[in-house]
Amino acid sequence: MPKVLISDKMDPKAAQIFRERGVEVDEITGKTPEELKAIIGQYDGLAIRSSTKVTKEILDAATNLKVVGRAGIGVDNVDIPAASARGVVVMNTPFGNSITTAEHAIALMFALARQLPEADASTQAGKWEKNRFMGVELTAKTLGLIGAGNIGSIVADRARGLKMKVVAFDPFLTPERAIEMGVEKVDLDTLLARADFITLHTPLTDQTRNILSAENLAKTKKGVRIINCARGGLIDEAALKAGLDSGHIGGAALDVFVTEPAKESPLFGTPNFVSTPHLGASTTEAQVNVAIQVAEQMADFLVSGGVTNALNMPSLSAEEAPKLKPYMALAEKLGSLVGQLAHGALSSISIEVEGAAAELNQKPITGAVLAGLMRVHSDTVNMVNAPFLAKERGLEVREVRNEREGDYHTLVRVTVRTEAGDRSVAGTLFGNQAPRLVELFGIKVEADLAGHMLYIVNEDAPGFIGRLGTTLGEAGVNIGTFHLGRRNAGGEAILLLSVDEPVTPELAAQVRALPGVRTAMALAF
Ligand SMILES: NC(=O)c1ccc[n+]([C@@H]2O[C@H](COP(=O)([O-])OP(=O)(O)OC[C@H]3O[C@@H](n4cnc5c(N)ncnc54)[C@H](O)[C@@H]3O)[C@@H](O)[C@H]2O)c1
Ligand SMILES: O=C(O)CC[C@@H](O)C(=O)O
Repeated sequence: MPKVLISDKMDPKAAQIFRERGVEVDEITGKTPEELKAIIGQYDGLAIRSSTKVTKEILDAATNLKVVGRAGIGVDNVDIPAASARGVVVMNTPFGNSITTAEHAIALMFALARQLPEADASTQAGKWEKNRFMGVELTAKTLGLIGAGNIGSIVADRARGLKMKVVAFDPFLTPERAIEMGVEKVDLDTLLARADFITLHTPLTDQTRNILSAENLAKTKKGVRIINCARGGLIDEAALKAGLDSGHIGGAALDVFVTEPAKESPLFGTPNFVSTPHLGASTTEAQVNVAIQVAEQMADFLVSGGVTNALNMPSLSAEEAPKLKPYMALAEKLGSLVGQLAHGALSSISIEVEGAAAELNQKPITGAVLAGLMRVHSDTVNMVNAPFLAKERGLEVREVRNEREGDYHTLVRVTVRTEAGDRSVAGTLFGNQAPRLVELFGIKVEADLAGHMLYIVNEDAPGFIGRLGTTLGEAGVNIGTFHLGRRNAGGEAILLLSVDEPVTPELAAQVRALPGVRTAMALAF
């Protein structure tokens, strides 16, 4: 039974779903990285929010880990390249807390417009400073939206409901989507110049880090009010403080900080500055949503192989998974076969699906071929890290889809380009389940690729099979199955034998020395 650790505070629904789906679960929160390292080796899955930092060190200790599930959107607390290199799937729940976070941004916009936190503190201190707190209306003001994805678009919708004009900067926003959202797509400088309020809703990337830098803050309208419910690091905090002190910036509300938890900051105590401790996603509704989603996704993956919302692997629904399973077994075997047989550096690989296979999601088939190919050189490779390793090695990967049926109702063909030319193998599924090789380097040969095998290329001549049988028999190697294919009578023939014992290098050399043999090598599946 797979075992999951929930290492951050999460709604109890998550643990309940894991148990209902046949996944054992431990809830152990508040561990130091050292403590987590000591226990993580026992778990197949790790469910987190933002407190647990899934570093390379933790991943190195996580010898059984298959999946990290983030109950939330941002995955900046997970070292995704390190997870991918270890073959660990990383999933998030991209929609469960979007409404809640958008509402928090709107709440902070109101808080700034009417100085609610300061007015509250002053009133409760018995000051009744009615003249001190003069606010501004939101109606007819311009809201500048930086990032118009899930949360940004909900913020835009709510802001339009408040009769604000919304201008949006997002390089990936299409003109059609902008019209649909009722926002005006603008460039960043235009947004900075026109917005009365600016709200940020992008991930933190190399392009968005300090998107509100000192230089860009200087381009804003005097009195601008700024809200950040996305990620610390999008705003230069020192420049923000200077802008608030000079009065150029009329107010700022941060839910997120460069360093979290933000126990101290030069911004604290600045007039017109409002802060919350990364509460964007903190509503009961959102926390129930993300807890249910993350547990369902992780359980699907651990129990049936379904992949949803993975950041380092193609999606595969729980319905698709059983249909694709035999194809993935076939694809892995074909990848392994070309990996074992093709010598020298490979420059490209083409994965072609034909007939019934062309109706399926091809990405997992490609991932399985690459995993089979790469595993020949390293047994830590799986479908998650294989595409990354292939890229790292400069292997060009092509996917071809051919809906027309050929000789077989379904076929997967793998062709690699080597220094010696193209090498192609193809396989089908017998009865839609059993993987079978049907073509090897242009020669029709039918074989089950399993266990220990011996691959031989020889000149098709009488007497060879007898000599081969004698050689194997004398070495105490029993033949299980025997598959023969040839280009033409008397031409080149291919023999694939399954044998009950591993073929030693010495025995392979003995076979190579038989008259007429061009190649003989041991294979293993
Ligand atoms: N405060 C919280 O508790 C909380 C809760 C949920 C999400 N978040 C954060 O909110 C942010 C937005 O989440 P989302 O679900 O809307 O993400 P999303 O992926 O749906 O949207 C992000 C948008 O940013 C845009 N973008 C990317 N690079 C950009 C750039 N250089 N300039 C302008 N736009 C750019 C993308 O095109 C996309 O439309 C994320 O950083 C997420 O981690 C915070
Ligand atoms: O889990 C949280 O409280 C914060 C989540 C938020 O930052 C997110 O990116 O989803």
